Amino acid sequence: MAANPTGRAAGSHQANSLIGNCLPAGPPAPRLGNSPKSDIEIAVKFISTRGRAPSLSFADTVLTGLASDGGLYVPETLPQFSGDEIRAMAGLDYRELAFRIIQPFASGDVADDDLRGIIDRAYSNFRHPAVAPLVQSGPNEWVLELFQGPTLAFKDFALQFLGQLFDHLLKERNERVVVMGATSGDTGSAAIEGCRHCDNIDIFILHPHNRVSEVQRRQMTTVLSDNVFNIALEGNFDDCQNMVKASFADQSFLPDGRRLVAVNSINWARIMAQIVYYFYAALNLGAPDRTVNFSVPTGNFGDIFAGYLARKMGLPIDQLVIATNANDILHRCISDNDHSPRELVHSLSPSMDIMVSSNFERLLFDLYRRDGEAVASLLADRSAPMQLDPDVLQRAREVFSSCRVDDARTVEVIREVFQSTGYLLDPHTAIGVEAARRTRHSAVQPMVCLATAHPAKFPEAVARALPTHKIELPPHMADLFERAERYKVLPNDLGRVHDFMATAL
Ligand SMILES: Cc1ncc(COP(=O)(O)O)c(C=O)c1O
Ligand SMILES: N[C@@H](CCOP(=O)(O)O)C(=O)O
Repeated sequence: MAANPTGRAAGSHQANSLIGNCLPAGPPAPRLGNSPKSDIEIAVKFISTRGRAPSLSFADTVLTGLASDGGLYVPETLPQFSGDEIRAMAGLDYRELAFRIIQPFASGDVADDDLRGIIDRAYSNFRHPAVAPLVQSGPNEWVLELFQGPTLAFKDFALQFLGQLFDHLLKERNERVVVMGATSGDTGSAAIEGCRHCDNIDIFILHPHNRVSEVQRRQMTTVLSDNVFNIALEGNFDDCQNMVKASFADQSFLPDGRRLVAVNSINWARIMAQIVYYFYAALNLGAPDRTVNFSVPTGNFGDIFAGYLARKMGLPIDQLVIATNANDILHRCISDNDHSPRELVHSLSPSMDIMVSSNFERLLFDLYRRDGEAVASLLADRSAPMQLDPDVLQRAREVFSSCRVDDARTVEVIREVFQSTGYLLDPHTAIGVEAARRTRHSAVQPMVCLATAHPAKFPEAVARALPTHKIELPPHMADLFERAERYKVLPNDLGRVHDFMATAL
């Protein structure tokens, strides 16, 4: 594999038409210039996917969880970039690009200088100078290494940023909040790492007991700061996520008028920060004069939804591949319009062991032409598995392909890629690579496979693929297995979790 330290890839650029005019009907979107501006006056408002909650400002959206109608917040308008504007971003470093992408969303509530500071601090402790380096993995196939942050997963991109943003907004408001999140393994440690130094935050993370890798658990439970609380729930990830959502709906268990803030990808800021690396990768591969496609290991649908938004903002993307493990509800939905829930299985890619994908609702809202009532009724009818209208499914298939990769094949892919190139994939990334190879439409357009985690987080899968291969944690985690742990095992019982939280606070 050709590692590319600058993150800029070589390749012949070919002209491609830009995806034009794909914004939903609505108020005009802010237009952007080629240089940073501080004078954009249109503050983006955020509305609920179920259409019945009040709209919020950027800051209020960041400091909340679900909308009061149970929906998820999305921007009322999306900033849009022309081909020339995207071309002018070529060569920007990651931080400057992040500023250009995020500023239009945040400008109503965060001054430009403050936003630059937040972004600089967020990406200052990534291990690679390119922040998100590209590595060539095959003919016109690239791996985008999103695991160079402190906790070795793509979650650091959004959660290092979100921790800094929380800190800024909460200090401004002089408010102390309770952050509550669910994790199948990676969000938890990234959220803790992002928030542990925030004076105005107590953070509670629920993970499924015995269902995350030992490295993942220790990354969370060895943080012994007074404001960090880990709960091992006797259930699966969906139980953890349900509990978090139920807690947002009734926060009366919290003492002293405190309120909950979300750290999962139900929080809009998580998605927003992830849009940046789609632009970064595509620009480095020749966009906007070249169409670039992405394969995304998918669980809660946050990461791939960020790619969908990048496309809507003007980035030329033809194909987004939803790569799932055996928990394949999203693959079945796209391929067969089968959205029936099945028993969650414990796989070698545990971070994607998810059946209820929160952000799919944001996609539905868009596909149903931003009709909140339609989304609310689609999701409210629990009598039968959800069925998408044929035209909606058709629109989804114009962008999304999907593929399911089971554990046996995941192990083979890790082995095959290592033996042919010397590059070690983590099991989630292996699923993305395999899905890309099985579904890609074009050999000419680059295919970028998002490498969502470092293989050292999943030694079990690596050992199955390569029994004699020794894999080491990076130096800052070398003593992880000697560190003391602290966490509380609790039954899958909302009242017990709330009692624990109220007592801890
Ligand atoms: C390593 C890894 N890959 C892929 C995913 C799936 O991402 P998303 O939930 O945004 O679909 C996750 C968890 O979210 C993850 O931790
Ligand atoms: N795979 C995630 C699950 C939570 O997803 P999120 O993106 O909504 O936080 C994890 O590793 O915890």
